[in-house]
Amino acid sequence: MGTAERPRAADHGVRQLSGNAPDPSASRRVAQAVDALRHGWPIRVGEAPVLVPVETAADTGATSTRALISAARAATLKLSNRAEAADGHRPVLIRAADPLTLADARPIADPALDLVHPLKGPFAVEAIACLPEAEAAMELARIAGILPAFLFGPEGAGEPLRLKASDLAAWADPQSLAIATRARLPISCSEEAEIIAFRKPDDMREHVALVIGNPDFDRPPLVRLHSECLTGDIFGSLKCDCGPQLDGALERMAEEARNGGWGVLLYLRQEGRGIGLINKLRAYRLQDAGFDTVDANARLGLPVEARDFPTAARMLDLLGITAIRLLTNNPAKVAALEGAGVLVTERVAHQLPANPHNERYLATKRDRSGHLL
Ligand SMILES: Nc1nc2c(ncn2[C@@H]2O[C@H](COP(=O)(O)OP(=O)(O)OP(=O)(O)O)[C@@H](O)[C@H]2O)c(=O)[nH]1
Ligand SMILES: [Zn+2]
Repeated sequence: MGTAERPRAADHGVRQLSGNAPDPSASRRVAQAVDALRHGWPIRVGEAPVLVPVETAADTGATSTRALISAARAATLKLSNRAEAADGHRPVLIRAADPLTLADARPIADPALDLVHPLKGPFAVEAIACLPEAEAAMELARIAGILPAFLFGPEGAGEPLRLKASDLAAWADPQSLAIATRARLPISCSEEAEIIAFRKPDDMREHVALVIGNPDFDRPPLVRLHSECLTGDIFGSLKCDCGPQLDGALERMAEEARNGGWGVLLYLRQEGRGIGLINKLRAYRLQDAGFDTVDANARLGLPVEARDFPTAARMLDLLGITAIRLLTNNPAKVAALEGAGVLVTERVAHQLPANPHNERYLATKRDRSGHLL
């Protein structure tokens, strides 16, 4: 089979990370900050006070009367009204009467502990003097896959990892994504398949593309953007439609290949629509308590949709693909790809039968997330 790329230099599309990459030191600071948050280490964004991540920090005695939490958590704690919390991921600074330890702050951060733990109130809401820095901290928590909550300017926090709010743009820039390697990968639905792996220097997530059939660059391939869903893709979870959609997409691409066409599956490592596995499972717990998929994310103080479609557009570009037929029910995916310069010549519906466990999930996608189901 051919290689899934227009003819290029002798590097076979395996490109070195160089060229017009965004500011590497800014991007590296974000990677280090994400790593720090996963370890529970303090960070300092710009000149704002030091922040200690409530979920992951070891309780070494740091205390503060102030905590940075999400608007959604503030609303749940009756600290700001619901209308204000329309963007639940927005940062809110709260002040307690007495210093909070990490143990005091955990029930403030985690909706799973609502009703279980008494809160150490009363709290008041304070204006945030460093809003871009506070917003960057909330985004860093999402990227790190932790609860978006910090002790604010605590005593005894230790040396923080420093970065700037503007560093996030360099980290997110898809231009630094490159093909790392590629190999033939016969799969059960098609022996004519190739896997191509992509990497960014400051992001541990390794995205992959599967090219099925013989690339014909004069013919737009059938493309599926699939965001990682460990529970659905691997364990056959019935709570969503990801597993059957993945299998169905590969079958349809194999069918295309049998008819002289080709298909490309982009497997994007953005679990839980970009909130990460652990936060998705927290959302599942909230769903068991009656919240739908949209409200469960919001109640965690996380965006309902945090996927990065420009990265998918960059992957297509690296594969030499400019026009596609997109397998999706989600018009936002079409718009996002077109916004990133990909020509979507056709949207191909990708609806699979519901089961009793995902009926509500699919209805919510239709009624609240604009899916054409
Ligand atoms: N946060 C959250 N993520 C979920 C939930 N259920 C599934 N997901 C994630 O949703 C993503 C799957 O979305 P896709 O199937 O790629 O896309 P879509 O927006 O549904 O659009 P289609 O292309 O029509 O399927 C995966 O990252 C899943 O992990 C949930 O209840 N909460
Ligand atoms: Zn899923």
